[in-house]
Amino acid sequence: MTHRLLTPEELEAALLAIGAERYHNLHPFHRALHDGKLNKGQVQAWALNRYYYQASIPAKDATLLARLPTAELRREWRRRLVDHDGTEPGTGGVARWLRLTDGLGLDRAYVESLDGLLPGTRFAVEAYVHFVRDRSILEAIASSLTELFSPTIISERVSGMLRNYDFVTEETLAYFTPRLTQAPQDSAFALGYVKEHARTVEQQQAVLNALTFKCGVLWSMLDELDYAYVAPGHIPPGAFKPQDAS
Ligand SMILES: O=C(O)c1cc(C(=O)O)c2c(n1)C(=O)C(=O)c1cc(C(=O)O)[nH]c1-2
Repeated sequence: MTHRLLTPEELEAALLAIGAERYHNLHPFHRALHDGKLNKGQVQAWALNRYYYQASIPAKDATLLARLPTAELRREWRRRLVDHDGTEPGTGGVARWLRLTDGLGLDRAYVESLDGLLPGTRFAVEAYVHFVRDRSILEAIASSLTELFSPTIISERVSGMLRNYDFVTEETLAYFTPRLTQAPQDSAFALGYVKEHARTVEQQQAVLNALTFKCGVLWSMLDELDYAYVAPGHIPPGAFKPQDAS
């Protein structure tokens, strides 16, 4: 690969091109989820596995927060912790995700126990947490940039699932409403940060690689769900076994 130094605008365009090619809105499992092609048990499997991603996001943000060098950066990043963990019990994104799993008829203690998780979900989520813990601050911030693309998929998901599943209500999907304003705020900051701080060819390549890596995390979580719950349908021993194929 030969690389030259990109302008900040070219770097942004290269990041957007990665999302256009690799973001998980393109995965067949998401298309099936949004188009109403899954049964209730398969939707439950998605929500149960995705719970681990949601629950791990504040832990990954906390590892980064601890390394940020200025109050200004920490103030910005700690908003994410508040968004996910809330300010008191029952508030914040993780609690709202549990309302989604409740609404789908899953037992809360079972979801929180992680007993039914696919092994591949665990590996993918942990790879993300470890990436943010171990890589440079620049790479860690860049790896959050999939959120540039999440408002589009969230809008598609909410309208598609409400239209296509009688077991899904607006209340069940309430998790997603605040994300439509939180994600653009978060990703605008992260994008501005990487455009300003990726000043060498190596740093720019590291930023692009971090986003590619993160797209792979999200993609592989859906590969695991597809393999276990759609086709060929080999559910790993001990993982969640849907009872409801309606
Ligand atoms: O619904 C989605 O497809 C989706 C995608 C992503 C993402 O692109 O990483 C996030 C979220 N949702 C989300 O709800 C969320 O809180 C979140 C945090 C992060 C992150 O990397 O820090 N990504 C995402």
